[in-house]
Amino acid sequence: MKVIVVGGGLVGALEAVYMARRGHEVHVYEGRTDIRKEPRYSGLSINLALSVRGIAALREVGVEAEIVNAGIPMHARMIHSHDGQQSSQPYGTQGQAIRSIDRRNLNEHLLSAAEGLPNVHLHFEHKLQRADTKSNTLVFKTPKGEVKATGDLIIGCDGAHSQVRRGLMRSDRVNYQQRYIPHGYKELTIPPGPDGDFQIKANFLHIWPRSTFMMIALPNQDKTFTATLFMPFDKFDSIKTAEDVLELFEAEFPDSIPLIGRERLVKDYFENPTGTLMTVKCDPVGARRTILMGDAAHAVVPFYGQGMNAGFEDCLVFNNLLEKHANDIDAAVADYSRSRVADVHAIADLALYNYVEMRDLVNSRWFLFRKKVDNFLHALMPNTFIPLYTMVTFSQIPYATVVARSKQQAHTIDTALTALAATAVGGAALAAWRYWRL
Ligand SMILES: Cc1cc2nc3c(=O)[nH]c(=O)nc-3n(C[C@H](O)[C@H](O)[C@H](O)COP(=O)(O)OP(=O)(O)OC[C@H]3O[C@@H](n4cnc5c(N)ncnc54)[C@H](O)[C@@H]3O)c2cc1C
Ligand SMILES: NC(=O)C1=CN([C@@H]2O[C@H](COP(=O)(O)OP(=O)(O)OC[C@H]3O[C@@H](n4cnc5c(N)ncnc54)[C@H](OP(=O)(O)O)[C@@H]3O)[C@@H](O)[C@H]2O)C=CC1
Ligand SMILES: Nc1ccccc1C(=O)C[C@H](N)C(=O)O
Repeated sequence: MKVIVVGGGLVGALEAVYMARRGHEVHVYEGRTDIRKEPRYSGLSINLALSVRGIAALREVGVEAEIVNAGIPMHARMIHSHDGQQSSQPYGTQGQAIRSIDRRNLNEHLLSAAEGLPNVHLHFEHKLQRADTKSNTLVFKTPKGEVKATGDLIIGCDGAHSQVRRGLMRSDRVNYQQRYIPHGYKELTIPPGPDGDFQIKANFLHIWPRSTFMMIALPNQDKTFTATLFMPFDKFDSIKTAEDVLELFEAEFPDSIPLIGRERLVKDYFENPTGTLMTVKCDPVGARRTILMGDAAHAVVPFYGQGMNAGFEDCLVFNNLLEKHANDIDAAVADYSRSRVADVHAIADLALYNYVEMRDLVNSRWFLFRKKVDNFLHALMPNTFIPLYTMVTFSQIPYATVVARSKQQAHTIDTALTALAATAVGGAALAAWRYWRL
């Protein structure tokens, strides 16, 4: 069977490996040039948090070891308060960590893994213009003019602005929703210190939570940190001069100024673009002989660190469905197109929630108390009670099940805590009444 993968980003390159290992002839069409030959690559973010779902999908096709080993484990959030105090909040139990991975290395590694298979053909500078999902015909723009291609199965891995998805929407009644959030992001760099080492602790995801906005920083192999400032566009728009930048940082992130350096901060702030953030939902995520994977199927805001992980999981899920349906492509496509929807919609909503948790709730005493209760119950009943963050990040429980289970758990705890509080108040009232009667 001839499989066409549109997009040679993270998910497209991995999916090419999956389909080639099943013995198919795979053609990957990527709009950009081969990043392995480029001195610089302007991508979405410099590093990414890889966790259990992504690792499981990489492991299934034997490419995880090198990638995971190159990642820097982050065991906990490190919260930076206004006065420069730092306090850590672990992600899970001992030994559980998310990993900071270099996006470019990861993409290069996956492209090389795909290219290393004899039945994979990579076509760079082939930008999809139109997809006819009725006839499985694709038209690409290349430096040498238009090129047509047809395949038995088309897999759209062409990112948040997918053209394959556009074709599906036109011909196959695919529902589609795109929603920008009013916040954008800007990447900045914390260089290594004079001793060549990290300036802040490496094995943490650093967060400067400021209620309505935040800055985070993830470590890189070269001892730098990539800091990302997430803020409402109104606030970005109000910053026009070097003085405005420094004023913002002095007021909100004073401890980061000596880390980044005043000059570098102003330069990076004005040179680096302000990225947009959005959620894309579609239903179904495929039809006939075309499916969507990764951001093409479900662009999610980055706050749970799950976009790529969910995209890698798509590859694993489709592979399992091909097994389940004994390589019956039509049955696997139909099953994937319907059954994947609830899970990817669930992670899209969880990702929006996690922005509020990261920028605001991490400062709340009640939230920290509830985390302690969750962790206590998890230690007591590891299989029955699993905290939301653990289910999302350190398990492969389907995302929609995670949401349902978490709601049920929260309800049980809230009821128990309310009963406990009522008993305590009642007990105190009774004691007071007895005391005054004597
Ligand atoms: C700031 C930020 C931080 C993030 N952090 C994390 C994180 O920590 N962890 C995590 O799991 N996820 C994270 N994500 C999400 C992650 O970046 C995406 O989910 C992931 O890149 C999706 O991979 P993809 O291959 O589906 O799409 P992309 O990476 O966008 O790749 C799509 C590819 O298709 C190509 N393409 C596009 N259009 C065409 C066309 N018409 N013809 C041919 N080729 C085309 C593009 O050139 C590109 O190579 C983050 C996202 C952002 C914005
Ligand atoms: N979940 C999220 O919030 C995501 C956010 N983004 C944001 O997108 C930006 C960069 O993304 P990236 O994909 O690397 O790079 P590009 O912006 O270069 O886009 C890649 C492809 O999408 C096309 N494209 C871009 N914008 C639009 C649009 N509005 N409508 C239709 N097609 C479009 C481009 O076409 P052409 O070259 O012709 O312009 C190109 O083919 C960043 O701001 C990033 O934050 C991206 C993915 C997910
Ligand atoms: N990779 C990211 C990129 C942008 C914003 C957040 C993340 C996270 O990974 C957050 C982490 N999961 C957390 O909950 O602390």
